Amino acid sequence: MGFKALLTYARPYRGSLLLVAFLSLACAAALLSLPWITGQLLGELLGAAQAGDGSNALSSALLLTGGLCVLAIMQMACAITSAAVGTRIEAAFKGDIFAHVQRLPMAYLDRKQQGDLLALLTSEFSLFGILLTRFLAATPTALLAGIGAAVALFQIDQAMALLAMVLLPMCFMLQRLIGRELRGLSIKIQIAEAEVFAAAESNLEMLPAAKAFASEDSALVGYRQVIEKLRRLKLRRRKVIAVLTPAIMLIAGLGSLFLLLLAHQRLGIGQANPAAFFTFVLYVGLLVYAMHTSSRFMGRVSMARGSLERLNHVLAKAAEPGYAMPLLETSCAGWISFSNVWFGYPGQQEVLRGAQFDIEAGETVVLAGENGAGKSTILALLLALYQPRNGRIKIDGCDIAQMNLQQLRRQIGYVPQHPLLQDGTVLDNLTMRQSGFSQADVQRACKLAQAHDFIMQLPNGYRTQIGNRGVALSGSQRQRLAIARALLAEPSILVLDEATSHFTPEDEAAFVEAHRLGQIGCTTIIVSHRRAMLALADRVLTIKDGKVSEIGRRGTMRDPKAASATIIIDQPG
Ligand SMILES: Nc1ncnc2c1ncn2[C@@H]1O[C@H](COP(=O)(O)OP(=O)(O)OP(=O)(O)O)[C@@H](O)[C@H]1O
Repeated sequence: MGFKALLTYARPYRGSLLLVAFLSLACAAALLSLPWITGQLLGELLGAAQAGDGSNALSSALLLTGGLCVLAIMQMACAITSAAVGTRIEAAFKGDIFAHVQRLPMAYLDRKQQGDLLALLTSEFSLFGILLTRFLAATPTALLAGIGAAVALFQIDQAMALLAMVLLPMCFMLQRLIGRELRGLSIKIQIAEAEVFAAAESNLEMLPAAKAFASEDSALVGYRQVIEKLRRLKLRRRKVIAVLTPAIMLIAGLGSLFLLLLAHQRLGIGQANPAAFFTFVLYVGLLVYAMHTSSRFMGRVSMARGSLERLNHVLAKAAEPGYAMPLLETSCAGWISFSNVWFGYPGQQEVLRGAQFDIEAGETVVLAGENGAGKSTILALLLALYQPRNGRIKIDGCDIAQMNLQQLRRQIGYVPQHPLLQDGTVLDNLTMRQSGFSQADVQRACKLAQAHDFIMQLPNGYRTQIGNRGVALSGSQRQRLAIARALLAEPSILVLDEATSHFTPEDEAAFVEAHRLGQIGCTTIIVSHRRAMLALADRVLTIKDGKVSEIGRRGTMRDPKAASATIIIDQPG
């Protein structure tokens, strides 16, 4: 994707862009007329001083005043219109990039530093913003005015115009050489800023742990290192600017003085048409302005190109193909089958080596196994967060690789080991800010998850703010909220990954009872080491050496962690 692709975002705003183009043209015409009118005015003032008649000068002065007013109004209109278009394009582009990031495979996101992505989506993006809003209006006007000024200069005095056209670009070429050096530095600065962003984000996230382990100082050392790197780069850029800018100004100043003296000699006040001298000088000024604006624009473009390259890197990564799969019109019963599934995380050995099992619709199965055996991995594969290297995973006989990802995931109520909650109210977290849930639905799900009572005790009940990532809640409250959220969506498959580890025995017993009575009537996969949860199982599957085997059925199961075949499950009731 390049700048051309950005143009596709401009398409819906063709009308406004045409207006910007028209206003730019009009501004350029007004800008071009001003040196001519001013030159005439100065020439007439000079003539009037000699002849004692100022009537011509008065009309030129009025014309100049009118021209300045018209130019100011058109510049305002042009800047506001282009800013309105630019900010919209920027917002649409930003939104689309975030949408793309959301759809990237977990295998890619796992390896990508979050801070990098954040910096790319925020601070680096501001470069595009500046390009689109500030330069969208100014550059075409300056370019058109510059071309017009060059033509006007040639009409006044060809030899002088030729000299100006040689001298001025030389100054700007010098500026561009420096610009190249500065751009290299600017790109390094952007990368360093992204590192500072990433370090700040990670340190803030780890702050509670850093406090608990009294390791704030070592976190600070790491942070200071990245800001020191950024400081040095910024200082280098300042030094380049500090030394070279005055040098260029000196060269440009001397060149302009030479041009001015020469112009004065050929077109100056003592000559037949003194207005030509003033007009010439003012058109040179306009040309300098046009070159300056265009070269700043080019500088911005090449800086933005650096960000675009990094953006391209992210955009080039293909989204999970399942998002584009068609929606199926069947309802899901919840029969799950893994056949000969092989899987390993990128760059790692296989966790699953030919895993094979079936879970019937409506069945409750506990997944057991040593730590790191691959229990959570099986759940992640079922949610299609990762793709198996080999084998098939089917739901109701349909390969999940062929299913629409969002449709698939909506069928599954997933409660992870560490529930993710967002800053907002209890209700926001239950509904994930989606509409269509009645109060009765919400309360029923919360009652099943043993969450309703504690929610009602919160200061504002379901409208209580729970803070960043649910900091205002206890571990068990967060888990209960996460289970309620999963149940509210009425999934066909409920996946509980150590989801009740913080529950009190009473709450867990109440949850188990609700499940046992069939109030939670869906296929359920439970990863848990807790006996109460084991009591729910119709079957226990265990994972060992990447393979899955059944170790017991209801009433005849043994403790999956124990070597002996002790029967531990006495079915209540
Ligand atoms: N995102 C990941 N990237 C790389 N490796 C991973 C990732 N997630 C898990 N692993 C590795 O895969 C293996 C299986 O992990 P998994 O979390 O599935 O085990 P588990 O049986 O759920 O363990 P536990 O009982 O400790 O929760 C482990 O060796 C783990 O280190």
